[in-house]
Formats: sequence, C-alpha cells, structure tokens
Amino acid sequence: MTEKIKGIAASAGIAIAKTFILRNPDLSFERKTVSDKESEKKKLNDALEVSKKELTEIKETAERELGKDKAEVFAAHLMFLSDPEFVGAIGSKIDDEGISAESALQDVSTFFIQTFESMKDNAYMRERAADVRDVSKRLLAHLLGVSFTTPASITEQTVIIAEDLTPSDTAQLNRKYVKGFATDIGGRTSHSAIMSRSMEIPAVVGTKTVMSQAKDGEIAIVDGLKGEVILNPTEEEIEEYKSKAAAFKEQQEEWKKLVHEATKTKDGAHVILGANIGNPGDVTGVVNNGGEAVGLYRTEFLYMGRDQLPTEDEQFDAYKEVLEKMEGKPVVIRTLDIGGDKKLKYLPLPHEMNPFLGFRAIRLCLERQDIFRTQLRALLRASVFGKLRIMFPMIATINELREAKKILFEEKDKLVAAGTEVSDEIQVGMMMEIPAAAVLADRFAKEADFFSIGTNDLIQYTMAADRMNEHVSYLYQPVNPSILRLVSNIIDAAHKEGHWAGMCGEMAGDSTAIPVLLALGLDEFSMSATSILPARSQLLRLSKEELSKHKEAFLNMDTAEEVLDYVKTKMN
Ligand SMILES: C=C(OP(=O)(O)O)C(=O)O
Ligand SMILES: [Mg+2]
Repeated sequence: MTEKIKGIAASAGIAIAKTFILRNPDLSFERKTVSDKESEKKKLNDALEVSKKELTEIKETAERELGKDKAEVFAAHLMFLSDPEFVGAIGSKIDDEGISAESALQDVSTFFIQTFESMKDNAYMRERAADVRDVSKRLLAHLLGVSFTTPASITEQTVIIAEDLTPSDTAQLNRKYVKGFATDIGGRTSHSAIMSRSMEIPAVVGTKTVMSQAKDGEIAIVDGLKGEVILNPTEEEIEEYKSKAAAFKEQQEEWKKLVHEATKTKDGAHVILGANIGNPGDVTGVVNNGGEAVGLYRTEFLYMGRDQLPTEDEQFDAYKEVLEKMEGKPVVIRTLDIGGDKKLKYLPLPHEMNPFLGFRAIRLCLERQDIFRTQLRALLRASVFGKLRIMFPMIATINELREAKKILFEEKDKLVAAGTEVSDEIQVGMMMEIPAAAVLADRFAKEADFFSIGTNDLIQYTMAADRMNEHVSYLYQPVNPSILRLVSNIIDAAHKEGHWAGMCGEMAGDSTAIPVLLALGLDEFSMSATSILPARSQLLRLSKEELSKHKEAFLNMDTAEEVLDYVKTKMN
C-alpha cells in the first residue's frame, strides 16, 4: 500500500529509488568469562573473515567510484585486521584471561587507541586511532551478530532512510548511488539538511516516522521540493514524479544560463550573492553556481571526523585554498562554532541540559584560547592570499566581541613582529544570531566591520524553539514580524556606521523571504550554492525601490501568515 509521509523540504529535487535503511547498530554487550576458549577464538576468526571480505569490497568500490584517496581509509582498516599485533593480542587475551571475544576485542582496541592517541609528536600514528575505532566497531558488530552498514557500502541506486545522518555519514555518501534521503529528525537548518543542499542530494527531514514506516528495499520517492516521502508508490505516481523531476531539471538548465551574470535588480541595485561552505572542496560548487563571495565558511567541519585538533598548518592550508580559489572575491571565514549539535569526540564537553544554550562557539573559544589562537594565527597567515573577512560566532555581549578582537590583534602583532606577512585589509565582523546582540546592534556596529545575520539561530533563540526539534518546527517563522524587526534593526545599524550587512542563515535563500530582505536593504545574501541561481533569477525580476515602499506595512503586521500573504500578493 502506498504511504505518503509529510516532512520538511530540506534539499530541492526528486529522487525515485529503492530504500536503504540505515540503522544505528546496538553494540552493547555484557563482559563475561568463557569456558570454551577454542570456540571463542573460532568466533573471532569468523568475524575477522567476514569483516575483511566486506572491507575489500567497500575498498574496491570506493576506489572505483570515489577515487584512491577516499579508499585509503579502508586499506588502513584492512591492514589492522591482518596485523598480528592487533589480532594476536585479542587471541592471547582470550587464552590468558578466559574472556569472551567481544571483551578481548574491547580491551585490545582501547589499548591501541590510547597508545596511538598518546603519540603527541606523530600525527600519522595519532590518526591510526580513528582506524582502530572504526574497524573495531565493524568487528564487534559481527561478533555480536548485529548487522552493520555504513553509507560507504552502498553500491546501487538508493534512497537512504535514517533517523538522522551525522556529518560523517554524509561525507561518505556517493552521489552516484545515493539519490536522496529522508530522516525522522531535523529541520531545514539542521546540519544534515545543510549538507544535503551542498551535495545537491534531494532530501526530506523531520518526517518523525519514516524509519518505522519504510521497509528495506521497497521503492520510495523523495520529493525535496514539497517535503514529502512516498513509500511504495503506484505506477502512475512514479510516472507523475518522473515528469516532475524532468521539469525541475529543465528549470535548472534555465538557471544555469545566469552563472556569469551580476546580481542586479530590475532597478539596477546590486546585491552580493554568496555561498555557505563547510570545506575547501565546496568552492567548486560555489564557482560553478556563479557565487560572488563565500558568505560563510563553517570551519568546524575542519575539526570533525578526526581524532585531534587540526594543526595551525593544516588550517592555514585549508583557508589559503579557499581564498585562492575565490580569486579575490570576498571570503567570510567564521571561527570555530562547536557545541550545540556539532560535537568533537576528542574534545569532551560537560554534559549540558540545553546544549544550544550552553558552552559553545565563542564562549568555548574565549576559554580555550589555545584552540582559538591557533585558528586565528592560521587565518592571519592565510590573509595575504585573498580577500579575507574574519567572523566571530554567537556573540552575545560587547565584551565578548572586544575580547575576541583583542586576542586576534595580539596574535596579529606577534606574527608581524616575527616577520610574517599579514594583510592590513581584513574586515572583522560578527554573526548576528543572538537576540541580545540584534537588539543592541547600533552599539555593536561601532565595533564590528560587518554583520552577518544567522537566522537559523536567531529564529531559534527568538522563538525559543529548538531548531532540531520537528515538533516545534512550526515556530521556525522567518517572516514573523518579530524576526523582521530584528533583521531590520541590524541592517539599519550597520548602514548607519557605513558597514555592510549580510545574512548567512537559511532564510537568505528562501524565495519568500528574498523580496522582504531586499526591501529591508540587505547587502549580501549567503546561501547553499545550489540556491544562488534561483535567487539570482528572482532578484533580476524585483525592484528594490518598489519593494522598499512596503517596508512599513510588513513590519507592522501581526503574524507571519499575514506577511506571507502580503508578499505573495503585493511584493512579487
Ligand atoms: C548560519 C548560522 O550558523 P549555523 O547554522 O552554523 O549555526 C545560523 O545560525 O544562522
Ligand atoms: Mg548559528
């Protein structure tokens, strides 16, 4: 029977393929002793063989589809499974201590991980800890008889169904096979949604129930335009969606013609259309989609999926690469915004009741100055390779901004004194994503060179509605007059001091919000690279002067619905 499930449209496009259900395996077990050591060792050998076979297949596919680089990690995993020191130690533990294979594996892998992680001067060996962790998980799953799947093992066209996708899951997705995905949790601004847009994979998130409703291997349609998942569709439905997909493709071809056009409104006003990126590799998408700037580089992705902090040189290389590839166009690099839903496994943070209101971003950086100063030095050194703008996240008070700037300038002075070249043209700005700062924008504008409005958080904090929680997603109301007044206040404050104001929250790419933001005088819109061309096509048709006449009207409405209706009828 066909089932239609509503969710949140996270990434545009339509996918039709068989489902692949990604389950988080339960790898818990009880530690126990055993009497039959031989059969325990046989169990270990069997698990080793299955794991090796699987990894060999995954490695071969990855080599073929994703290139040698991405496949290397699996070669390293295979090496461990054949390493007499690793495997031998597990066998010996079973022999000597009479414990189960799972317990022996856990002891040995913990020992290896700790040993590798303690090799402070040897980055190569420290990275091996991640390999041991990954390969042990696979081996343990086989010992426990629990099925273990990762997105990297997908080798046919699929639609992934999952509770959520972590950033490391998304990094393994092969676009050739993964046609779309649907998740139970998350909203338009959760990070799996943001990643899906940068990878151009159609996605629907926050369905609440797709995991429990979908069956492995049945046909599913992910409609990332409307935010619907159709399980087990009829032949007619499949045909209907195939033609919808074709129409969308045609539309994309039209947009592609605007790649080299400047973003000028009908009345000749110029706004900058920038892109949000998470990795230097994303710049290709920015250039291909005609981005005029990088409006937000979320550097935290550089810190994820690894076992220790990135070094100053590693960071310098990444920042330099982005600046160079953008060839003199502006690049806003945001300092580390970790915390909330973005965690680092090697940086244990205290357990928090409300992580989104907790020890994160600039709050953490001002306390862990070792981490902060390393990043700032890397940024300052890279500044001579392009047009760098440094941005601090989650600023709530003027004192935080002052403190962050003071540390930045201290590092700059030290570098200059040591003879390192640093650009004198770096603009230093801040995210406007906390209501306290938005209200006090006039004061902040005296000390920041620019503002970039982070509506994902600004809306979450203003409406007191967790951006990850699908039950309160109705409160994500970008055009609620309360939000619009804050946005307007921020833009006016920046302009009064002769600064520019941009927006890097998801609202900037929302076609309903664009006329409103243009009317409010926003200078820079930064969005997923794939939203740039549709936004440009829309902006070319709008007149800034005409729209600004509506400003007083929509700022004085009562509800988001009223504004939506007004925009649709009077501002398009
Ligand atoms: C752009 C933003 O930052 P992030 O999504 O990384 O929190 C925001 O909060 O709007
Ligand atoms: Mg934010």
